[in-house]
This record gives sequence, C-alpha cells and structure tokens, in this order.
Amino acid sequence: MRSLAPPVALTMGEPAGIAAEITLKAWLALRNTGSPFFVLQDFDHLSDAAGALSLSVPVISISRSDEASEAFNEGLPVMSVPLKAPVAVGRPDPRNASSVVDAIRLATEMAASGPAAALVTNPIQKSALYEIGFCFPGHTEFLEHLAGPGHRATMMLASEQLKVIPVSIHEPLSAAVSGISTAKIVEVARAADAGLRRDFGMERPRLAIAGLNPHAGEQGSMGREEIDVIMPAIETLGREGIDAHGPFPPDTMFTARSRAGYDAAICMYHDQALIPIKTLDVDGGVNVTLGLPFVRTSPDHGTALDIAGKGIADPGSLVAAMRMAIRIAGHRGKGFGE
Ligand SMILES: NC(=O)c1ccc[n+]([C@@H]2O[C@H](COP(=O)([O-])OP(=O)(O)OC[C@H]3O[C@@H](n4cnc5c(N)ncnc54)[C@H](O)[C@@H]3O)[C@@H](O)[C@H]2O)c1
Ligand SMILES: N[C@H](C(=O)O)[C@H](O)COP(=O)(O)O
Repeated sequence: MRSLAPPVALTMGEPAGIAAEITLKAWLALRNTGSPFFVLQDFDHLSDAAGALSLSVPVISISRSDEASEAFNEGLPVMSVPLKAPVAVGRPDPRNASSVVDAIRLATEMAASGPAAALVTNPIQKSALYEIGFCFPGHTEFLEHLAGPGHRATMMLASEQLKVIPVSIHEPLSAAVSGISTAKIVEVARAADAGLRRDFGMERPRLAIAGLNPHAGEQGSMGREEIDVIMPAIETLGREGIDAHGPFPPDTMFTARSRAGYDAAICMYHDQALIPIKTLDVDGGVNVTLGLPFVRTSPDHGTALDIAGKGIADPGSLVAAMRMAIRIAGHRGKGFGE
C-alpha cells in the first residue's frame, strides 16, 4: 500500500541502547501498512545493527523526507545524522550526544513545518546528554522549548486500557508533593481536556482527579491536600464545563472497574501516573505530548541499556507510538489512515 501523506519522522534516540533494534523491528511490523516512516540516524550504525541482530531489513539512504514513502516498501529509509564516535553497546558515549540532540531538532523542524506528519522519538539516555550541557529533564520540556513561546507541553501516557496525565513530570518526589497547587492541577486538567478533544476526537472527556494521600486523605485525617488544594481545582474545572471528578483514592482508581468510569486520570506526580500504565501494558503504552503545534509520540520505555545488542527488545511500544502518531495526525488533518 502507498500513502500520499507525509511520512513520520523518527529520531535515533540513544545509539548505545535498543533504539536501532526496535526501529528495525518496527519497520518489519509496519511495512506494507501504508504508514511510512523514516529515521534520522547514522546510516552505518543502523546497517551494522541490522547485520549484528540478523534482521533482514534493507537500509535505504534518503536525503529528503518525500523520498521516504516511495522507499518504505523496499526498506527502512534513513536520513543520515552521523555519529561522532563508534558505538559501544550498552555504554552511552557523550561524544555522540550532539548527534542525538541534532536528530531531535531536525525531526521537530520537519514535523512543525510539514515535511513530516508527526515526530516520534526513540528513548534518550538523559545522563549522557547532560554531559554536553543539554539542560532539559526530558523530551517533553525540550520540545516545549523548541515549540516556542505560547506553547505548553503536557505529558500523557496512553494505552488501550488507560490514559494518565501527571501534574508534575521530572522532579524529585518531595518537590512534586510540596509544589502541588490548585492552579497547577487546573492548568494540567485544562490541557488534558483540550488535548483529548483535539488529538483523540473526544467530545467531553471524563477526567478522574487522583488524591495525593492514602484514602484520598480520609476526610483530612491523613492529609489535607484533597480538601485544601485538589477539591477547589475540581470545583473550578466544573464551573468551566470540564467533566472532572474526584479526588479519588489512588490505590483503587486504576482497577478495571474504576477505569470504566473515566477517560483519563489526572495524577498528582510522575510515578502515580506511570506505574499503573506501565504495569498494565508496557508494550502497548505510548508517551504523547499534548499542547504542541506538532504531533509527538514516543515509546513508554527507556533506553534499556541492560539488554542492548541481545536481540530481545520488544518493538511493541514503538509500533504503538507510530500508530498513535498517525491517528493523531489524522485528527489534526495532517495525516492518513492506515
Ligand atoms: N522517552 C524517553 O526518552 C525515555 C523514557 C523512559 C526512560 N528514559 C531514559 O532511559 C534510561 C533508562 O531508564 P530505565 O532503566 O528507568 O527504564 P527502561 O525502560 O530503559 O528499562 C526498564 C526495564 O525494562 C526493560 N525494557 C525496556 N524497554 C524494553 C523493550 N522494548 N523490550 C524489552 N525490555 C525492555 C529494560 O531492559 C529494563 O529491564 C534513563 O536515562 C531514562 O531517563 C527515556
Ligand atoms: N517520564 C517518561 C517515562 O518515565 O517514561 C520519560 O522520562 C520520557 O520523558 P520524555 O518524553 O519527556 O523524554
């Protein structure tokens, strides 16, 4: 099948991790589906990885994104972003960090200006990037910066069974807890509501707002954040016409029965959100950034340095990220059907 829509741009991620392996496997899964993508990666590194892992994937060099759709049925299109140092499996090399960042910048530019329908990012090893002065805790914050003033990035992780949006992202738990405010909860819930309408076609998303404390505070006897901070946010959201309810006890709000009652959970901190979704379906979960002027998704896992080069990496989450990026691009009028 051939697609007339622009291809998806995929970044290289951490070269010492599993990114090349899951990229090659994603091509095997998505070839002939009419959902072309190309990867910004070092050509030789990818070819070597295909050989070392015995994956029968022809790697095709392209210089422009519009060559990708034609090439995709024959092999994996690669727009070369050369690495600076040889890749040692499982051991990130800061000399390659600038290429990792360049790939994100280039792919973002293409997703923002039209040559790519969406941006999908492979996992990065943040510690390796910090060594060259990269000062963002993750893609989410970096992409918000690249999007420019007026854009607020909101992290959502989504699977068939659950969507979660944490109020704070990459900060220590103590700071996340002390930093919870009514204003932040309202801001994130508004972004979730808008993002679910725009990118997922929901008419009136039902948001479940998590509590912070055991038993959602047990009427104030186990913490007062629910009464003093979270409830006022829910009341504000209700006045704005946003369907938000809670605060729900965090230990039971992710059961199958509870999940049937809402479309997305607004969680008070990173792990409250990400533990349930990764536990339920790490191979089908996708990290989506809401609120950007371009579409961005990512697998929900990291660089998996411990299994790099072993041939056992599961490409499921990357494939799900590709499919979700294409669906969102379709909702935004940029994409194509599968
Ligand atoms: N989107 C991103 O860029 C992203 C997301 C999460 C973590 N990270 C980064 O990744 C690095 C490592 O993080 P971590 O160790 O917490 O999490 P991780 O997801 O890399 O690994 C956790 C465990 O899951 C396994 N695993 C991960 N992906 C797998 C796959 N596709 N198939 C089979 N097994 C898989 C790993 O082998 C490991 O045992 C950190 O630097 C972190 O910041 C990046
Ligand atoms: N918080 C994410 C997770 O734990 O899966 C991960 O760090 C990715 O974040 P970015 O998409 O901002 O890189």
